[in-house]
Amino acid sequence: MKQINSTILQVIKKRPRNSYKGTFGKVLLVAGDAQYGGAALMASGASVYAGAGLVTLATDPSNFTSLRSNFPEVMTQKLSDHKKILDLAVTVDVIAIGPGLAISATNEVLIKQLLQLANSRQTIILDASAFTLLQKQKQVLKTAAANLVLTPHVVEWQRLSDLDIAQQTHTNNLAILQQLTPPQTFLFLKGAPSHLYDNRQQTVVQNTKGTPAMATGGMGDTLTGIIAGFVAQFGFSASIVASAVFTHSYLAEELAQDRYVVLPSMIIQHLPQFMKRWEN
Ligand SMILES: NC(=O)C1=CN([C@@H]2O[C@H](COP(=O)(O)OP(=O)(O)OC[C@H]3O[C@@H](n4cnc5c(N)ncnc54)[C@H](O)[C@@H]3O)[C@@H](O)[C@H]2O)[C@@H](O)CC1
Ligand SMILES: Nc1ncnc2c1ncn2[C@@H]1O[C@H](COP(=O)(O)OP(=O)(O)O)[C@@H](O)[C@H]1O
Ligand SMILES: [Mg+2]
Repeated sequence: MKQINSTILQVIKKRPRNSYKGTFGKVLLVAGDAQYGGAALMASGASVYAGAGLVTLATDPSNFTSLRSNFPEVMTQKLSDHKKILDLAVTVDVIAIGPGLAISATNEVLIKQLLQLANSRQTIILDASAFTLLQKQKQVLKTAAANLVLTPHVVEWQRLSDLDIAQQTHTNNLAILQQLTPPQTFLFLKGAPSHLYDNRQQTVVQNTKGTPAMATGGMGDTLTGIIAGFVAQFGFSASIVASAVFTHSYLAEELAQDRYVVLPSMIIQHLPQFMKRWEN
């Protein structure tokens, strides 16, 4: 099987001298209830540190203060104000939905509205609770005009695909992906190792990087923010999504050389240095 390697990092471009925040894209994250505010902070913080120009987090207001003290670059929106979220959604390049979201009827409505609203120039990243929120309304995925990136772990993929973990072969995964989603969809199925599936091409590549030092809650939430940051500034393609997932696990491997565990917050802090090293 083909493997992702460091040549993929060529998508990390030197910033043009005459650029400004608008050059590097706008991200809206819909994440975090009162219990899982950390997931929302890690996802939005990772997005800023990966280089997104402007990031807004729609979250439970109980997360606002900690967000501002950890990541003051991130703007906020109340999760309960659907009208404001939908108004903002039409203006951004990337919408990421799911980390730390509560499973509720209102969030089911919101995710459906966002999937129906987004156009073909936009990308929607679905992670974590998004898969449970879609379980009863999977058909909204297939008709989405936006580019899609799905980042479930095996249990979340089971919820969406109805495939037991033992049934999650590459052939089955590609078949279900084709059945459930539009062609412009990538599935990054997280595990050890993780695999990136391309629905249009019906192909799969393996991510060889990653380490058990990454097995800490919030590691996937952080990945969601990195993918959002990469797509916002570099665009949507197989190489760009692959370079985001490779950056996440390659950086973790580097940090694990002299650390027993690598925390999501360490990855976030080291992203700017890592990307500077690989820019071209
Ligand atoms: N600090 C925070 O606020 C955190 C919030 N989180 C949020 O918590 C919510 C629930 O996410 P969870 O993933 O914990 O819960 P889920 O209930 O969705 O799935 C957890 C189950 O899947 C299993 N699992 C996960 N990866 C697996 C793998 N590779 N192989 C086998 N089994 C695997 C776990 O052991 C567990 O039984 C999400 O919204 C998530 O974003 C978590 O990301 C943890 C950190
Ligand atoms: N043993 C491991 N080897 C390689 N990668 C791992 C390992 N354990 C965890 N990871 C990585 O950490 C991330 C975990 O994501 P996820 O389960 O969504 O975490 P969370 O929901 O807590 O944020 C994935 O990118 C996964 O590949
Ligand atoms: Mg997760």
